Amino acid sequence: SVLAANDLDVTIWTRNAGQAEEINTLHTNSRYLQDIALSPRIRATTSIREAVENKDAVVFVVPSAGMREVASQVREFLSPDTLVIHATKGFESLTLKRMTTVLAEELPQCDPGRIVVLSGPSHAEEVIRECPTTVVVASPTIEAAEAAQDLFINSYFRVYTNPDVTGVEVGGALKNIIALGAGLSDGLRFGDNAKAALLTRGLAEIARLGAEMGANPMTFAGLAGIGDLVVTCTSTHSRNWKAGYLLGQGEPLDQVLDKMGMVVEGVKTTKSAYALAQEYGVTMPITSELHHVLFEGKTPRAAVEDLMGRGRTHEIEEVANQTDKWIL
Ligand SMILES: NC(=O)C1=CN([C@@H]2O[C@H](COP(=O)(O)OP(=O)(O)OC[C@H]3O[C@@H](n4cnc5c(N)ncnc54)[C@H](O)[C@@H]3O)[C@@H](O)[C@H]2O)C=CC1
Ligand SMILES: O=C(CO)COP(=O)(O)O
Repeated sequence: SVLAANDLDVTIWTRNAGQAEEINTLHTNSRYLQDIALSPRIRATTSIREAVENKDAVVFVVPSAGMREVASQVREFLSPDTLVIHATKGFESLTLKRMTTVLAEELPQCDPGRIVVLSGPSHAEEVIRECPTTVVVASPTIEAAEAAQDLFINSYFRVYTNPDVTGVEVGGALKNIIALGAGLSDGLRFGDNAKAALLTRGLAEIARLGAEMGANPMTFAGLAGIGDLVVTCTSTHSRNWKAGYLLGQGEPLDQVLDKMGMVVEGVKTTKSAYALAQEYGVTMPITSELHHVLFEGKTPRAAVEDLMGRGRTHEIEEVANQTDKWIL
């Protein structure tokens, strides 16, 4: 819709013929966006070839679990000049790879310097209503980042650029874990102090893992870090927050995911981040406790008790270890 508002013709690929028909004839997508009129510039098709062939840019927004499969299906239809953009927030479960890596592997004819990630605090339900929204695009080359910025930027959708692809992807993926935790905390009626603690200490562990993976820690102070963390942990639009809330109210994970009916990326990402933390030797207490709750049967209350009862520690390890910062 943002692209259509910018006078661009957009073709959406869907696997659902009824949904394509509805978008093309009624200009609505009632399953996802009730009472919203879509631009007639948006056409839908069930042919992946029609969706991507001879297009200036292709935007991937499938859940992370489907990224490699979908990228492999479009491979033969993309040219080396296509600008490839994705807005998916997660890692590939099996390999722990980031989405731009998966895209580069599956689209070998495309210049990896022209693969872009778009991320930041941007609930679809608000973007479609043209609520003021800010996002960030990251790519190895400034040309590609600025090309994506040019496509999307308008009066209600402000796009910043950042060269830190790793940081933007890691921030966008890991905030969903903390949002699950914030929802859990709200489901347990733990209040605002607990949620602020989760956001702040959550950001600390996101930045710790991100830095080890090669990100610029400053990226986590930006839209793909604190920005998306705030929106996902505090908005009732968030599927991750909502799933956490239901878990906090005592519903089992399977039942919660059935009820959601939409992707809850944070569940798979908790598993991936737990493995990445071990691979990089990084301490991630909130992620670890969520892993115990989601996959090992620990109760949310026991997880919170263990988080609060951890050994004493410093707020900022790097600063605390500089002895000249203390009066000894
Ligand atoms: N909804 C939002 O506000 C935002 C979502 N995102 C990210 O976008 C990605 C997609 O999220 P949503 O669209 O919200 O999820 P959704 O669950 O609402 O929709 C996902 C769509 O992808 C389709 N799909 C799933 N697996 C597929 C596969 N293997 N091949 C083809 N199609 C497949 C589903 O049928 C469904 O139509 C996620 O990574 C999410 O984190 C990012 C920013 C905002
Ligand atoms: O990433 C999002 C907003 O920026 C969407 O979050 P949820 O997947 O939790 O709805």
